[in-house]
Amino acid sequence: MNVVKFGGSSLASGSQLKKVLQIVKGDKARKVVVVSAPGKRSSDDEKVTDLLIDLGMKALAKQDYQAVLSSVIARYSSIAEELNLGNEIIDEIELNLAALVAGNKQEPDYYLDAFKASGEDNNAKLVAAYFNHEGLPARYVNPQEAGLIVTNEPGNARVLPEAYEKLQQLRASEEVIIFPGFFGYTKDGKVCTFSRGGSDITGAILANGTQADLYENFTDVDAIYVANPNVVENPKGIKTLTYREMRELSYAGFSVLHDEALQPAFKQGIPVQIKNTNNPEAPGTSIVKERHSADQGVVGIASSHGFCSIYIEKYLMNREIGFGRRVLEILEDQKLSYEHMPSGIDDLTIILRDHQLSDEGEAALLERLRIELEADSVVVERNLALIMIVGEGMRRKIGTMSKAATAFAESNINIDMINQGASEVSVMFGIAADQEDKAIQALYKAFFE
Ligand SMILES: Nc1ncnc2c1ncn2[C@@H]1O[C@H](COP(=O)(O)OP(=O)(O)O)[C@@H](O)[C@H]1O
Ligand SMILES: N[C@@H](CC(=O)OP(=O)(O)O)C(=O)O
Repeated sequence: MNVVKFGGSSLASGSQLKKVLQIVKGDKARKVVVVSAPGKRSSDDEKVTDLLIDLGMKALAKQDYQAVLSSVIARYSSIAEELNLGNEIIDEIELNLAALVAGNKQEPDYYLDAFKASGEDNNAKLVAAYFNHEGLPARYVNPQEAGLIVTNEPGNARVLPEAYEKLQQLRASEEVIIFPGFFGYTKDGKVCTFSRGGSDITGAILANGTQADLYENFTDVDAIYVANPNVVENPKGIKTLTYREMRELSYAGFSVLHDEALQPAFKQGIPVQIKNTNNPEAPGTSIVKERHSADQGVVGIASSHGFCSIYIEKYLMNREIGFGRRVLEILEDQKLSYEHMPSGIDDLTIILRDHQLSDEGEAALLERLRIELEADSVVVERNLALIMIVGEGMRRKIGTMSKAATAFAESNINIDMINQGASEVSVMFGIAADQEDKAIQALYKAFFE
């Protein structure tokens, strides 16, 4: 049995839904279908999730929301019309949105999450109606009914372990199950969404819970490419990746699969297959436990921006017991999570996501680091990009670092920071954010051309 997830690009219009139906019909193993909200029909279009966030914010702020509400309804109406579905489903969606607007505004984060989740929830109902209309017996399943319970973290929920056992019951369904992605319910019955792009996570949770043979993730590219196709022209496709490689690559910027969607599949050893809804014949990319082409060094190059670094220097830091703990305590007190912490003898650097640190927050943090740690110097650098080269085979390959360093040097890019993870699956470079694309192109040329 397969769990199949379709992303927003695969569900953006009626013609896309026709392809989805053919794909589901094409293999009887495709029993559980996870859907996203309608995505962009073209590059200048808007995702329904973004419209819903706008709608929720306006309703919360008691601003005029009629225009954006109409845009949301228009997206579903145009799909329903293209598929000759009649008005019933659109009436249901209109009622649902009206109920959301009138919902409890006491807890704004939960109020907004209910809007965000409705994008997938209403779409799942629409897809189920369409499949039945076309003679394929299908059933919408609500995540609460299925037992998909999550933590109380609006916009950033995590699945609770006890969910998996309950989800097993989905295997027994006679009909194809249409399951909305992106959210679950807390123990006290509130809707809570995963982080953005989180329908991939729902797919992986369901694959784990139902002990599926395969998790197929349908998107709009023929494969995962070795570098972002929006940055490198015609990059090479990847046939097979390991879970660890994909986890590193998606963390570092391969937005094609959410980085939290690997763990649930990995725990059950369920292979993940990335496929193209617009070209289902293309083999796509497999993500599995082990890859046998061991001679391959770097398998992919990813990047993301929006980071800052805090450099702390103190003579004899290496001999000071508890120094690292005190740094981390200050971060915890200031409610900051950190991403990486490369260190030297007398210095260490903390890499954080930039958005966490307001100007006032920065000043408070620096003062505490300087005074409480008696540091010789504390320096913040904003607008950093992190570039990551990834590959399990790198640890056996000589010369990878020198090749990367040469590529940076030849493109006149200064490396601010290098961090090699202990696992040697990846090496990370910190550079100025405005050099990000140039760096990816240079590394692509060095490793793949
Ligand atoms: N290395 C990569 N390989 C393939 N696609 C990538 C890569 N890096 C970024 N992407 C982007 O990811 C997109 C697919 O992800 P996403 O937009 O979330 O799809 P969906 O709508 O199916 O959820 C691609 O269209 C591509 O622009
Ligand atoms: N619709 C949600 C969840 C999601 O996974 O969407 P997509 O499959 O289009 O990336 C979002 O935009 O974040």
